[in-house]
Amino acid sequence: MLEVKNLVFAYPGQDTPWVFNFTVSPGQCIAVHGASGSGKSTVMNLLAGFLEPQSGDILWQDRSILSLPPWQRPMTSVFQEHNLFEHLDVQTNIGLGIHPGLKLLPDDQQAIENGLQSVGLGGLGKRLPGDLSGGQRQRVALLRAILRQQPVLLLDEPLTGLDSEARDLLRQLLLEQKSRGTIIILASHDKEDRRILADSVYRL
Ligand SMILES: Nc1ncnc2c1ncn2[C@@H]1O[C@H](COP(=O)(O)OP(=O)(O)OP(=O)(O)O)[C@@H](O)[C@H]1O
Repeated sequence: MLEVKNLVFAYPGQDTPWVFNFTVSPGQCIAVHGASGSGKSTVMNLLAGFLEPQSGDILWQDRSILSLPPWQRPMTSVFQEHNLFEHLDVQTNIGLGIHPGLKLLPDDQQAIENGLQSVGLGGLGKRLPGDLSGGQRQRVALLRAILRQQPVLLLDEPLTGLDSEARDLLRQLLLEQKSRGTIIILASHDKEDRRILADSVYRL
């Protein structure tokens, strides 16, 4: 279980801090919902460890993860800027998500190829990110995050800008992740994303 407990945060100069509180169980998706500027990306960044709260706690399986750096937290994030390595091809970009040292086992390579097929990018593993469309890059970033198999996925507008076919494929993939027990924290302006994926809504 992931618990966000009285997590207090304000940017420098901000008068009223946010106080975030919510709990998510394995296999559940919580949609963080609110107007533009309400703090959705901020809470994601706090969870990921890119921002430090003033007080409060984040518990994973009853233990605080607040002192852990981002790479040691049980989560993977996909934010709007996709952070693909431009000089590495698609399959290597994804492989780095699975094993940072890139010692890919045959099973991993198969998982990458299957994953690319499942998001409609079969056969594009050797392309450089610069030779993909924006939506294709987005799918690569999301697939890389999913294949890391961390217990928690932090998704900030993950499907925005994709065509309806790609959206359907990725929603399906995210539903499969949920059924395997992955927790999803989802910030999306899209009602359909929330209706299909979310079990609860956390309003900001
Ligand atoms: N580094 C920063 N320093 C100061 N204020 C910031 C900083 N980053 C964000 N803010 C402010 O904090 C508020 C919340 O920003 P945040 O990006 O979390 O909103 P959001 O709900 O994700 O918005 P959107 O839906 O537009 O992406 C905004 O008013 C924003 O201007």
